[in-house]
Amino acid sequence: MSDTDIVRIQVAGSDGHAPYEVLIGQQLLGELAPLIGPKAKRVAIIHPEALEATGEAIREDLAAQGYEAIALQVPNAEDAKSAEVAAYCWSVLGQTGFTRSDVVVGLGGGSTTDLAGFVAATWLRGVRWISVPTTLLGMVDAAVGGKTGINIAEGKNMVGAFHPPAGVLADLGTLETLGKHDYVSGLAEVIKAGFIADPVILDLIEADPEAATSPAGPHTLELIRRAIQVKADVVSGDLKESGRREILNYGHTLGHAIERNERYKWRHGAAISIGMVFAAELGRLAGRLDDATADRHRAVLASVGLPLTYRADAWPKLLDAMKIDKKSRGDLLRFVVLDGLAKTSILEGPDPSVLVAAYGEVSG
Ligand SMILES: NC(=O)c1ccc[n+]([C@@H]2O[C@H](COP(=O)([O-])OP(=O)(O)OC[C@H]3O[C@@H](n4cnc5c(N)ncnc54)[C@H](O)[C@@H]3O)[C@@H](O)[C@H]2O)c1
Ligand SMILES: O=C(O)C(=O)C[C@@H](O)[C@H](O)[C@H](O)COP(=O)(O)O
Ligand SMILES: [Zn+2]
Repeated sequence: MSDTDIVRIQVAGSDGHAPYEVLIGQQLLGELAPLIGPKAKRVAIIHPEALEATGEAIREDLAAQGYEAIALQVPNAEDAKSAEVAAYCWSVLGQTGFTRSDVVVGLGGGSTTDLAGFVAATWLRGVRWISVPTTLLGMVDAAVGGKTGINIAEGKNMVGAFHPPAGVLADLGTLETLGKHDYVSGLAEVIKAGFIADPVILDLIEADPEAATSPAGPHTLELIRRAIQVKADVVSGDLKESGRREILNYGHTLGHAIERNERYKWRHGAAISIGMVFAAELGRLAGRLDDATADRHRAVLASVGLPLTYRADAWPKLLDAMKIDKKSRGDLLRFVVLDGLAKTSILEGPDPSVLVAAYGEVSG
């Protein structure tokens, strides 16, 4: 791939939402204005503290093209996904005179794009927004699919909306400043895509796990492209998670409970890594998943430096948190499990002893 090549992945429209494209490449800033379009007068670029310079550069570029552009800085990471920060953004939009033809740009990792998408979904009951992910996790997962939202003390992403972006610009150059810990966190969602739908992803990582932990690795583009394709295929058929989309939640039932227990100070990918080990053990104990595939979870996640275990004494709190997971129905706990590699299914209401036994494998 040369610096000017752009890979384009289509996401189908549904439920009255237009189709859109995910662009993967280098130096994609020039693609932003065409996506914003001529009808917008104002653009708000919502970005985290860590990307102040990039946010300002984009603001200047859009201002030079005639837009009334503002850079709206929010806290780093999960601290941005709060009702208070959303309310701050609404105030700024109000003071700026933001109308229904104006556009929000979410620049940053998944925390920022989840917040920016939620602000766009709720402002005037929904304005156009564009996602510009700058983390591996944002590119392969959060920026695509239109799930937007914020956290509350009671649970992760508990308040939100399905509001797809008008486009996604995944500029690989932005990954160069991302810390190793954050890059590796994103690999958890890449590995998830491997287990639920595209095992070639697992083969590529297992061939050289160390290389996979850096954006300079030989398979970076292919890993990103494959993971986005998995996500795009799934959300194209089920935007509002009435069926197949649930597979993207593999590892998230326990993972989100861990994030809540850590008061959202952990990186999402680290929690989801442990959640996938748990889901694999559930599948194995339910007699659905073979030993080799269950063991492969630990091997591949550990090979890139992701965590596999969590505190034994946390179980009662985690169980409580899982009860209000979005996949629960009434008192019924529901988990995405594997019946084999890339064969997902739902395990409903597992016996409490099976849950405890699976957690025993995670808590050592
Ligand atoms: N909406 C979805 O479908 C979806 C999917 C997966 C995850 N998520 C959400 O995504 C969030 C996690 O996102 P994340 O892993 O991208 O982390 P993040 O957004 O919290 O970012 C991690 C850190 O990296 C910084 N950062 C971002 N880009 C940078 C760059 N290019 N250089 C240097 N620093 C940079 C951020 O400021 C932050 O401090 C979670 O809240 C999770 O729930 C949403
Ligand atoms: O897009 C989806 O659907 C997912 O489940 C992707 C997950 O990786 C992501 O973390 C998502 O935000 C979780 O959604 P939630 O509905 O469980 O909050
Ligand atoms: Zn996730």
